[in-house]
Amino acid sequence: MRGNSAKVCEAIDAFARSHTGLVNIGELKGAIVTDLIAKHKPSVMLELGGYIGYSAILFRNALRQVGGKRFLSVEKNPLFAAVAASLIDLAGLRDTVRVVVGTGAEGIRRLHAEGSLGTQVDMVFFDHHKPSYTHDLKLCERLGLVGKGTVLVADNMILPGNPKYAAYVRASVGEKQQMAAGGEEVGNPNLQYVSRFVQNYEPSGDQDAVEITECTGIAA
Ligand SMILES: C[S@@+](CC[C@H](N)C(=O)[O-])C[C@H]1O[C@@H](n2cnc3c(N)ncnc32)[C@H](O)[C@@H]1O
Repeated sequence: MRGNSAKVCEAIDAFARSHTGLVNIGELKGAIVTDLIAKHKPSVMLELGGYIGYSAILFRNALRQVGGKRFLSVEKNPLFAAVAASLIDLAGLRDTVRVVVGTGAEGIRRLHAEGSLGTQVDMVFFDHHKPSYTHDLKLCERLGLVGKGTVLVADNMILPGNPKYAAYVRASVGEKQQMAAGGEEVGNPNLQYVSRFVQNYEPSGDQDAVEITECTGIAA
């Protein structure tokens, strides 16, 4: 298994089938994201909510196949982050996957300040504290990290669901300007998004969905 990321993911999938309690994205929803990586060929990908490293290993492997450079995973819980780092090492991906311990917002600020995200982030995977998705997206927007071509992927849009995030990424520029004028936290309302809801299943067999949002431009 050492050095073989596919085998590490298979072992986690097998464990998830026979035990309850694991909250990794799993094979079916994971394939939606690896297909997106194959299509968009991101160079740098940011993940918020690393857990034990399953998605980092799966997505970094897909990223490597399209010539991507770096995978950055932010995880709040230091124990999960340590397990992730150890499984990432087992998968042979230690050199190109970085696990950052902290909240999504802390990780974004730290990685941005040191230049690790570049001028614009290619793909962001939201899979952490559900109420923080919108706040952390707006933080990325304010820092200028979201631009034309950025792809946002948000997990758990049914289980448990995230109406606030869905409303924000599906809103028009005019609607977002109104939200901002109404006192909501402001990101960059001028970013134009095209968003779709894609359903599949959790490792438990329960139906869930991801929201895939592409930034198609910035309104003048
Ligand atoms: C659903 S799990 C992530 C699963 C992982 N992406 C996978 O598919 O293998 C959610 C993770 O987010 C972490 N988390 C919760 N709140 C967070 C926050 N505010 N910032 C960063 N991580 C957070 C949790 O500790 C947990 O490990």
